Amino acid sequence: MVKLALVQLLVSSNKQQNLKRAATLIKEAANKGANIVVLPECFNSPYGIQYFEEYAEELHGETARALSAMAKESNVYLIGGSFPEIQFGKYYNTCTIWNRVGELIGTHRKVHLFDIDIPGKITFQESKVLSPGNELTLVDTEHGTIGVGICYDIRFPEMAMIAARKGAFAMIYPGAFNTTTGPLHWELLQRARAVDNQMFVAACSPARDTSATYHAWGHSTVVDPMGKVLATTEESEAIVEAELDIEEMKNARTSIPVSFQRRFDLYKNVAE
Ligand SMILES: O=C(O)CCC(=O)C(=O)O
Repeated sequence: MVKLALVQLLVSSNKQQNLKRAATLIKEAANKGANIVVLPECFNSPYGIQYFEEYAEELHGETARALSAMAKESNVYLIGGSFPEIQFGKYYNTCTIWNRVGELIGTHRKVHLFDIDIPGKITFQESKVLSPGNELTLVDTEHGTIGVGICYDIRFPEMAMIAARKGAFAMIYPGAFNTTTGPLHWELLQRARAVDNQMFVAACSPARDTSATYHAWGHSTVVDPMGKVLATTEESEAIVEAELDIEEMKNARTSIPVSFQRRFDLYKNVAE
């Protein structure tokens, strides 16, 4: 059994305040027995392309040092949401992953940038400021291997499939869907990735702040390998907790053996 906690943080424009609040809620989750704690996408800055440059830090800057200390102090694996990272003049949306003694065990730079245009509803062009990451991310923990993606990455099923086929028991996405696509797709995509790959899937959002320029959907959620929602919440600040039973994943994979029944001989030309 692994206990997972998603910290649906109410993110403000004050970085220090966000770091302090994150530390408090991570400790609260750890005190309730969490082994792995997740923060949301852009957990220490407002979300929006107008904020990335102002809030950006180098990988080993103030935010990374704070996350390392939080993981160590609370003795948890920490999937540290994301923050805008700058390296050699380029900006990335980056998740850092920490072990129980505060060592960096992985980084994921958002691979699929959130560029969409739904007329009259939402236009977002991350690629105006950000560069995409070029690697898929798997981290090894004492609880097993975990795949990590960020938000829009969840729409690309190949990432979760590759993680599952490389042995990951869970795919975890710090995210920040919005009030247009959130109600339609947030839970659906998590349940789809879970049932496709018979793995646990979790997505952690910021809480909704209606005074901010971007209104996050909230509803941080954990889904089991059969596609069942194990835990979720509404839009306010909350900690969402779930026990992940690895036996359930094994049972799902034994009783519906799709991973062995795939016909890769027929799918060879999918990228053409
Ligand atoms: O895919 C979506 O609808 C939302 C994605 C998003 O908000 C993000 O990538 O930050």
